[in-house]
Amino acid sequence: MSKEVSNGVHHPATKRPPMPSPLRNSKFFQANLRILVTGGAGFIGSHLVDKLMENEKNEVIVADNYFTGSKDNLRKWIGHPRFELIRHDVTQPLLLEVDQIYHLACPASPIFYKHNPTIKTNVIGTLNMLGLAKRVGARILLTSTSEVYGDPLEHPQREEYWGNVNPIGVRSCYDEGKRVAETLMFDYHRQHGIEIRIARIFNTYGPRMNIDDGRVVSNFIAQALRGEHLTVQAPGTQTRSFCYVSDMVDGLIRLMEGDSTGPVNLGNPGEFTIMELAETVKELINPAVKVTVVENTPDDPRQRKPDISLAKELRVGAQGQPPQGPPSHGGRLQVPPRLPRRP
Ligand SMILES: O=c1ccn([C@@H]2O[C@H](COP(=O)(O)OP(=O)(O)O[C@H]3OC[C@@H](O)[C@H](O)[C@H]3O)[C@@H](O)[C@H]2O)c(=O)[nH]1
Repeated sequence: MSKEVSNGVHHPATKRPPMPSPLRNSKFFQANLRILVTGGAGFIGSHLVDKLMENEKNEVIVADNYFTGSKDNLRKWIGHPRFELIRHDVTQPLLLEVDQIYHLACPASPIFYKHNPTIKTNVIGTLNMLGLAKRVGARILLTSTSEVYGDPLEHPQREEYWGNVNPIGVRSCYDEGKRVAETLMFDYHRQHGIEIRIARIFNTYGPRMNIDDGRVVSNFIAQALRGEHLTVQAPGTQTRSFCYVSDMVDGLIRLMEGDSTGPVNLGNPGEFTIMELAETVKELINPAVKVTVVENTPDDPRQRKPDISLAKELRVGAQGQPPQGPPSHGGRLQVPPRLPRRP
């Protein structure tokens, strides 16, 4: 049976993992690892593709429907012999031969998923990718989210916490969708022996966020650059923790390569109020702009900060040694707990 560890809790698989295609071991078949990245044209996905493509033993296939992602994010790889790009919506089955699947596809910005609810993407998309993993014996990693904790009653959030989620709220297509996706992953693991990995991603920022993405870091920066008011949604005392995208990508790859199924929190434990973030962006970019408190929706989580002890222990987070290649940012998954201030 599978030797994977699930957060110290036993989730025995009833079957051995499906066998990869015998062609993989054929002497005429190249030994490259073939990796599918769903949502690979998006913000985190495209950075993940960049990192995977650095390894000459990897072949990368991206499937994306470009609802929030963009071909532009992958421009440098188009035409590369180890790279393939497919316009595909994961709510439809996908037939490929791959060894690993990074399943990221899902709009992650609240304004996008409230406009076009993501429950089908999360449920049917994950089911389709699990079907693919089962057929070809691939290992599959799901990017779940800190939103599975809802408006948390425990702080910081540990993986053992089951969350406080409104099943009929405007965010439920995303948070409940990801919760069902996690359920499907564990059902396929226990029933079919699929090798699964689950990352719970906390707020992440960095280059290639859409300028009109609606998420707070890109919003404030764009507003400050345009000389507009920084719109702090009420009350402004709600907190978030922000992780730089390259650190997130390192964590995802280490989790995929390791032995733990997860779920594992990936993020930066440094915590800000949104008002503090606005003041910092204002000070760094445009001290002349005003900070205005605007209306908010009732289900906006009031506090969020990951407990990353498990990531550290499993060496997918801070202080861990990467399984391959040199660590970026000194091997730490964290960035400093406060954004740098002007001298
Ligand atoms: O212009 C803005 C945008 C957002 N905000 C506030 O900033 C906080 C963060 O909002 P974001 O939209 O960036 O992100 P959220 O934390 O609400 O959701 C995110 O959670 C983690 C990921 O899985 C997803 O990227 C996303 O769902 C919220 O409290 C929101 O009300 C503002 O005050 N002003």
